[in-house]
Amino acid sequence: MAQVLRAAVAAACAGGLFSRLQAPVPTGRAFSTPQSSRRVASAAVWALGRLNHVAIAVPDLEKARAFYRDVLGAQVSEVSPLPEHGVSVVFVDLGNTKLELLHPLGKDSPIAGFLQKNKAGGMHHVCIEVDDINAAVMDLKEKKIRSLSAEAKIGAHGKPVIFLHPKDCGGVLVELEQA
Ligand SMILES: C[C@@H](C(=O)O)C(=O)SCCNC(=O)CCNC(=O)[C@H](O)C(C)(C)COP(=O)(O)OP(=O)(O)OC[C@H]1O[C@@H](n2cnc3c(N)ncnc32)[C@H](O)[C@@H]1OP(=O)(O)O
Repeated sequence: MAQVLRAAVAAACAGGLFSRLQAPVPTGRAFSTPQSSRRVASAAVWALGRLNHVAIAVPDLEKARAFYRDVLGAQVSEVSPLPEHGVSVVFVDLGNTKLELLHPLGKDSPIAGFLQKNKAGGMHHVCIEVDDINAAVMDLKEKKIRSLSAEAKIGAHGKPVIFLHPKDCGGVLVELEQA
């Protein structure tokens, strides 16, 4: 009997049963293949939050501000110049989210090209909150999504932000903002 038991244990070891049982359990969200579970286990964990704002590039900031305030009756902020981003902004309060009206500031504004192509203005980007912007950037880099700056910068709300290339995000420029 003992001999039979020893033979069964030896066969199980040779077949890799014990090593499979001892393998670490994947801890991430995606674990359909051993390869993806290894990647998720090493990736930083982060989550998307709410929509922070939708940004609209406009050729005339005062005119756009007056339109939202006087025609649509919205609450609008003062014009705020953000030289480090090459834009001036006005926020339109919509209760559940905001619009950010953008106008180029300085000769190297990142939105100058967009307004040259879209003379009447248009939707420029969406900004979505994340709970951990550094983890998000690391994870997205691993997934080959390009960030448009080496590091997060301080955005219009005094919080770190980073932009993702529109060609990697279904044609939409996406801004992530630390919640
Ligand atoms: C204050 C802060 C905050 O909210 O906290 C802000 O909003 S700052 C807001 C302003 N800052 C930013 O936008 C920073 C990130 N943006 C950038 O680095 C740039 O704007 C790029 C997105 C790389 C685009 O640069 P640029 O217009 O010089 O390049 P480009 O004309 O060669 O564009 C490359 C391709 O991307 C497309 N493309 C350009 N801008 C786009 C946009 N907003 N949405 C979707 N696609 C866009 C072009 O049509 C082109 O496609 P085709 O090749 O098919 O023609």
